[in-house]
Amino acid sequence: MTTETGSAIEVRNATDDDWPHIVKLDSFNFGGHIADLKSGITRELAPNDNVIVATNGGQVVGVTMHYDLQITVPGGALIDLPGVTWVSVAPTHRRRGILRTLLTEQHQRFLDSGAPMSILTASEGGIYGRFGYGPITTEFTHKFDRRFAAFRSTTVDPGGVRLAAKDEAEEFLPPIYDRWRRQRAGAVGRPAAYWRGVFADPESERGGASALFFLLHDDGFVSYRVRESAGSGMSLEIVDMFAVTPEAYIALWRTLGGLDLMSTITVSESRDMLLPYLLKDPRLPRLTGSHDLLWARILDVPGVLRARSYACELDVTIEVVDDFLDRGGVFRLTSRGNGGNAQCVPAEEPARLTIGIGDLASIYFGEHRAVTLAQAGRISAPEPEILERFDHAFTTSAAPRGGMFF
Ligand SMILES: CC(=O)SCCNC(=O)CCNC(=O)[C@H](O)C(C)(C)COP(=O)(O)OP(=O)(O)OC[C@H]1O[C@@H](n2cnc3c(N)ncnc32)[C@H](O)[C@@H]1OP(=O)(O)O
Repeated sequence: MTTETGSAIEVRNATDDDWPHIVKLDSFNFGGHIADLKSGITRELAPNDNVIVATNGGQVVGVTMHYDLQITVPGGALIDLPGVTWVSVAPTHRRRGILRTLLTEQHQRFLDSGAPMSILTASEGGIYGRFGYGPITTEFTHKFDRRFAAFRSTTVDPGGVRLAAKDEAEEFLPPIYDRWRRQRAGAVGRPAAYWRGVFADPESERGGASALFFLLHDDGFVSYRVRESAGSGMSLEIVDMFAVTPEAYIALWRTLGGLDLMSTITVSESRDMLLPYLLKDPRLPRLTGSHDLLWARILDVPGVLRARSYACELDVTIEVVDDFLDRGGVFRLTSRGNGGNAQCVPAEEPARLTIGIGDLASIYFGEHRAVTLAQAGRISAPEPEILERFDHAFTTSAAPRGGMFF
């Protein structure tokens, strides 16, 4: 491609020499100076073969890269997949199609490698739908005054929580997280290099709050920061909270509730957060915001649809529309429900339901509902009973949760 001034844009793999320019580009675009620690970890997670740059006159003006990750799908199957990240185009070269060129090249490589799906965390909600991505997990942020939090008599007090120093946290958090993410749809495995960044806990990532504190249970953990503000005392900001069992979750909240000198607690969780059900006043944790965490793009429709389990029996022919990569088509999806193996094959017969490939990703993990998308005019299914069964089949008992921002 060429720029408006006629000079050529070259798209190629990154080299070691490109990295200082990539770091500079992303620092400007994301509005923060990227520390050596973070760029070092990024380079480890994204070797040069995973990094595509766009250059103009020898200067890096655009970049996209991916980490090799793994996600859990409903039913517990694990899918290896690329996680797109550090996407950036120079403000001097915007809206000339450089992002589209980079993503076209990158996703063609994903297809060539046989990747069934790709994921990302989006800086803005308006960018990635056109590339076939849909949001798949949501984080709900709640805030409450710990001093008014009283547990119900039905809330057990299992104990078993210890106050952990960093070296203990380094040993125990990654395996507990790994057990958690294998049982939660939408959860992404955290590579060792990612954990190194967590425990390095550089001051630049603390936003003016304390270094991390850790509470540890055999089946769960919390990491949090404390922020002191004049007049309102100390507030506690939970960074990570993952529990493999409800007992561990409750034990951790019992301990957090016992931190007498903390005033407010802020926490982000999935839609099915248990905390309000533990408290005498369920209204206390007030929703202060929500945001999508992960977005997914399906690359192999039948492969991905076969990989998950479904809530009920299903036999439906669907049309999937993919304007970006042309991976759609008509497919027959059958499942006996109850975790049984699903089948999905290209079909000749007319489709009973039509859905965009990004919306298919959104309902796939159970966060968004087919009925809602149909009401919004994004799914066409003229026969109500077909839509109803399709919707029910994709529901999941637990809300999906991403677990990793990248
Ligand atoms: C996974 C991640 O890393 S998320 C991080 C994404 N990066 C950032 O937010 C950093 C700051 N922003 C940027 O670097 C750039 O503005 C980018 C990467 C978002 C866009 O780069 P550009 O080269 O200007 O995009 P390009 O010209 O190829 O546009 C491609 C399409 O996306 C659209 N688009 C581009 N930016 C945006 C935006 N911010 N919001 C909505 N649509 C957008 C364009 O209109 C165009 O649409 P069309 O092809 O359907 O007509």
